[in-house]
Parts: sequence; C-alpha cells; structure tokens
Amino acid sequence: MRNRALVMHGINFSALDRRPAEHYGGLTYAQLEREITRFGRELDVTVNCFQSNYEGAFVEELHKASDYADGILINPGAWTHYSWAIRDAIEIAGLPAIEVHLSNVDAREPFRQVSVLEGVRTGKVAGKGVDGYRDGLQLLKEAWER
Ligand SMILES: O=C1C[C@@](O)(C(=O)O)C[C@@H](O)[C@@H]1O
Repeated sequence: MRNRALVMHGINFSALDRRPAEHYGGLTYAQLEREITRFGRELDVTVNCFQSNYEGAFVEELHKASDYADGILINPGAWTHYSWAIRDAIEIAGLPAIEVHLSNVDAREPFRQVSVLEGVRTGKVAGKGVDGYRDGLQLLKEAWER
C-alpha cells in the first residue's frame, strides 16, 4: 500500500512567520509542519517533511525521494517560477507530485502566475492556505489509487 508522502518546502519557508501574513497566514514553519502532519494522521498518510533554502540540497533530496516516499507535496516557493533544475528533478523522482501554494499565485503578480512545474506535476492546489495541504494529500491518495 502506498501511503508515504514527502512534503517539500523550498526557499524562504524557514522564515515563514516573517513574511506577509495576508498571503501566508503568519504561522511559523514549525506550525505549518505540525498542521500537515496532523492532516496526514487524519488521512492515514505518513508525512515526512523537508525544507531547504539551497536549491542543490533541494534537488538532491528529490533524487533520493523514491527511496523512502510514494509521492510528493511540493511548495518550492519562488523557485516555482524559474527553477528548471527543480522541474527536471521532479521528473527524475518519478513519483506523483502535487504542487501546493499557500497563496493564490494565479491572482498575484504575473511572475507568480508562471510555474515551471507544469507538465511534470500531477496536480496543483493554491490559495487555500494551510488547508490546501490537506487537499494536496487527498490528491496524492487519489493518484495512488489510480
Ligand atoms: O515563497 C512563496 C510562497 C508561495 O509558494 C506560496 O506558498 O504561496 C508563492 C510563491 O510565489 C512565493 O515565492
């Protein structure tokens, strides 16, 4: 049975509580991890969290992902909009990957409306705050059932 989710956060999430609360909710990264782990328990999904501000470390974790996870929830932060290296690494991981954003990136500045993950991701949730991660885990479960 596939039920292991790797939840990956990229650049600037370690300072989440110092970022605009109107977009990101004002919670700390530790609080975000706790909420996602709680959603995992509710949905019977084992959650493993990873965060890095270093693109190379993020990519190397994606290379290892299939050793210990069945699917990925990924919020690369600003890398979403320009890191072709992360897009390629998602392809290498070969796992279902759901792109999640706290804010409604599609209704913000034009640069945020571009996602280089399009084409390699399985699904996307944006603009639902922390609850979006529950939806993301649900989408992963649906991908596992297919
Ligand atoms: O760092 C972030 C957070 C974000 O990914 C979100 O979760 O809404 C949206 C990105 O545009 C931004 O750079």
